Amino acid sequence: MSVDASASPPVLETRNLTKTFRGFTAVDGVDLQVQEGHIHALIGPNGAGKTTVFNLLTKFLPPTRGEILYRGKPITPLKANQIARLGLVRSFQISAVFAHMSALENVRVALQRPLGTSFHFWKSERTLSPLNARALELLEEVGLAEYADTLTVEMPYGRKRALELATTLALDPDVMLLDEPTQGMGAEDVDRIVALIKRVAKGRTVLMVEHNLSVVSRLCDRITVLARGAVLAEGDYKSVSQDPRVREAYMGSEIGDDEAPSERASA
Ligand SMILES: Nc1ncnc2c1ncn2[C@@H]1O[C@H](COP(=O)(O)OP(=O)(O)OP(=O)(O)O)[C@@H](O)[C@H]1O
Repeated sequence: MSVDASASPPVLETRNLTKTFRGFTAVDGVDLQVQEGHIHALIGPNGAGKTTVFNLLTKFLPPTRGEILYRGKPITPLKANQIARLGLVRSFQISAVFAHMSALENVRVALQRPLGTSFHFWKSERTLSPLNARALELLEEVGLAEYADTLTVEMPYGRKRALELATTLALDPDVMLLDEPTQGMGAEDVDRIVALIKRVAKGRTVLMVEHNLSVVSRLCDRITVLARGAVLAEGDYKSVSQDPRVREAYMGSEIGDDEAPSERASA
């Protein structure tokens, strides 16, 4: 039986999403629709509200007003672990504690991350070893097999970010929420992460906050541009980067420059 894709609701949707901090409106009535299978970027100049929207979607912050829907169902009151159980998973930076574990151990911990209420961190090696095979598979998926036994703290920065993707994939997400996956990377690492996101996004939906417009132009099907907490424009890279309002908001940066962004992106 064929399914009419246009009839299905967006995978992730916000309606009038609003967040105020002591009277200051950081996110102002945002209506966002993320379609199934898309890599969708949230971009905007500094202070536009990207991180706040991301934190609202991932349940790190409660909204002041508005609704969040997952596959048409309201998830506004749910907690982070509850939405993770539904398949909506945020990537996590490897914390200081986890930095002193090997790459394999990190993925193994992720594989038994708390999706329910009981979570026993200190499990015996015997209990954990069946997870090794799956953990290694995930490391292979992100190109880190050779780092399996390396302490995370000793891994190069770009590889650490790839490890974060592996720990996210461990939860078998339907929708991956990525917070600036290429932040602070050199060109070589950026290229590797772009290829990696492309690969792991197959059969999934990705929403990412990203500053690097070249990354956005190479990866994303749809882009939402935020400015001063509100949606300024939405569309594919070509249309948003040519939008005069976006160019004005980005004045002095890649999009705002006179040079065509597509030329810049491929440079
Ligand atoms: N906890 C908070 N309390 C008060 N104001 C906040 C808080 N978090 C964010 N803001 C303000 O809300 C606005 C949006 O911030 P946000 O970090 O979401 O923007 P952003 O688009 O992610 O910016 P950047 O690209 O610089 O990270 C900013 O003016 C910021 O100062």
